[in-house]
Amino acid sequence: MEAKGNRASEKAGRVMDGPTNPMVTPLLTDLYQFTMAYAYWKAGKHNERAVFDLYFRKNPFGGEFTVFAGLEECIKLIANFKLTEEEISFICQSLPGSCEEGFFNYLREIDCSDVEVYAISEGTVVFPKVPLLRVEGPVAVVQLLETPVLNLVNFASLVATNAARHRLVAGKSKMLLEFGLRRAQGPDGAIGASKYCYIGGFDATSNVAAGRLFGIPLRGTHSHAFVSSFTWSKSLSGIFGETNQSELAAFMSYALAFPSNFLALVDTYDVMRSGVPNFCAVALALRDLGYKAVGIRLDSGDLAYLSGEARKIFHTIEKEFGVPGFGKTSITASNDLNEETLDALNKQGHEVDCFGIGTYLVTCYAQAALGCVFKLVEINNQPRIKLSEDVSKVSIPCKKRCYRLYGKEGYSLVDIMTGENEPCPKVGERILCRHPFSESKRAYVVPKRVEELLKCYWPGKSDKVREELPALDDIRDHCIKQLEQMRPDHIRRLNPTPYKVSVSAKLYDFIHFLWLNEAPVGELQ
Ligand SMILES: Nc1ncnc2c1ncn2[C@@H]1O[C@H](COP(=O)(O)OP(=O)(O)OP(=O)(O)O)[C@@H](O)[C@H]1O
Ligand SMILES: O=P(O)(O)OC[C@H]1O[C@H](OP(=O)(O)OP(=O)(O)O)[C@H](O)[C@@H]1O
Ligand SMILES: O=C(O)c1cccnc1
Ligand SMILES: [Mg+2]
Repeated sequence: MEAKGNRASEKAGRVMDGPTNPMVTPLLTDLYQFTMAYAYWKAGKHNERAVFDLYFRKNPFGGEFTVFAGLEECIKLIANFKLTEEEISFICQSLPGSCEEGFFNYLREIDCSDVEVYAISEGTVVFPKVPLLRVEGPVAVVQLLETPVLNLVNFASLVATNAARHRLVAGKSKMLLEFGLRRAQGPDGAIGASKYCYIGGFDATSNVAAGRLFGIPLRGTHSHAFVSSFTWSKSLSGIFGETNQSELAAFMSYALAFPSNFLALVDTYDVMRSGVPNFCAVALALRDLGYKAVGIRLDSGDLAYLSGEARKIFHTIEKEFGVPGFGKTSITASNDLNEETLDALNKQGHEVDCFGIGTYLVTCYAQAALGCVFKLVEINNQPRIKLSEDVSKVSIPCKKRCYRLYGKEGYSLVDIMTGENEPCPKVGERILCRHPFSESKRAYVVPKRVEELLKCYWPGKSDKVREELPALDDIRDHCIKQLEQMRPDHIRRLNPTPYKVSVSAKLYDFIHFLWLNEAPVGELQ
């Protein structure tokens, strides 16, 4: 059992719940983090002050934007980061027998009370190279955090971005339901997908556990099994024409169970010859009893065509039976939907009001991982750089500040990183923004608004005020607003314009000075 008052959050006089998934513990890390921690300790380096940046190098899904998500879970991990005796004894068994006992005593003491975390607010639209998190603290402790924070940010941001992309194609007016639980990558993949698709702009989930954990609105219809479980032997043909009588019995039963929420899955037998007429019959009967049917769900076939045909019938009924509003009966569509099919449906024209999306959304079928990395940028106040043959993989050294500069149209123009002690960009003052690696790419900007991106979410021992973790709905609203404020060409699907990410002139010069300093000069033979 963990002793009371042990966690960094309690020491700091505030208790914060742990991560949603109890599997997220200090052991949810790669073995090499512990072996490095041992080697830092053995070298007497473990308390050296290190600064790491967490960032990604390329936007996912062929796009030019990413939605940052996963911060709340990172802070909950950090607030509760404390190894138990059982965990320490497991590490002891897992490391070579030559490891000294003193290290395990050290592990007993560590927590994140001396770690500082600066981060971009969850739900913000973010771009390559800009740190999403800057984690500063004793090098051995921060090293142990690398893998779990990457794990918590990578999928969260990927799936939130995927959801945001689906929202952008579907348009604001459509209802988007996340139906992915059965196809997601295990329980954590499913719960994470439900949470982060909501942040990315989905309206609701079918995942009951996610509804309970996060308060996400729950929605659902019914399945084919419910319809095909009814077997009705009596023939009503003549009254109901060719419709399937078992389906009619199923619809009637569902309507009796949920008279105010009657929504029927109409494609079990034949959408136009059976499902839609059966739905209309039950909906009209409900109306006579004073209830309004909600609508239908289509789960196969040509969703553009079938939604259009169903809408025509609803309009005809509105007119011919004098049922005001029946033409607006809701049409939900599902079945292997993704960005492409939504786009195709838009181009063809359709009458769908609500999309239920599962597999492609929650598994991030179009791109398996985001690829965030966690790189050392400073140790003991000395800037560090990681070089690579591939320029896109060269890290940007120094403890940095990051700003978003807005232009006169209200859109953001550029993100700029500066050294920590440089003056911050000022509204109305011209500043040179340089591409970090391409000498000729540079631009002057006179910002109309300047927003500092990295905020203090975990102050450690500093006297900085800690940003409160916002409620899920506030993160979602923030994300939706952010996307509305993006220049449209950055977020369009086809050939989007890359957003500019830059460094100050001073930081540019320093990066290239350090690069030359660290790169050995070759000798040609
Ligand atoms: N109008 C449309 N334009 C483009 N794609 C569509 C359109 N209507 C449906 N789709 C997509 O076409 C695919 C149809 O898949 P598939 O042929 O496996 O299903 P189906 O035969 O309609 O249904 P099932 O096999 O479940 O009875 C789905 O991915 C669906 O989202
Ligand atoms: O297609 P997705 O985007 O993953 O959305 C969820 C799917 O799950 C349900 O049925 P299921 O796939 O279990 O059976 P079905 O394919 O036979 O309808 C639902 O009817 C959707 O088709
Ligand atoms: O409620 C639904 O219609 C639903 C839920 C999960 C998966 N497919 C459909
Ligand atoms: Mg299916």
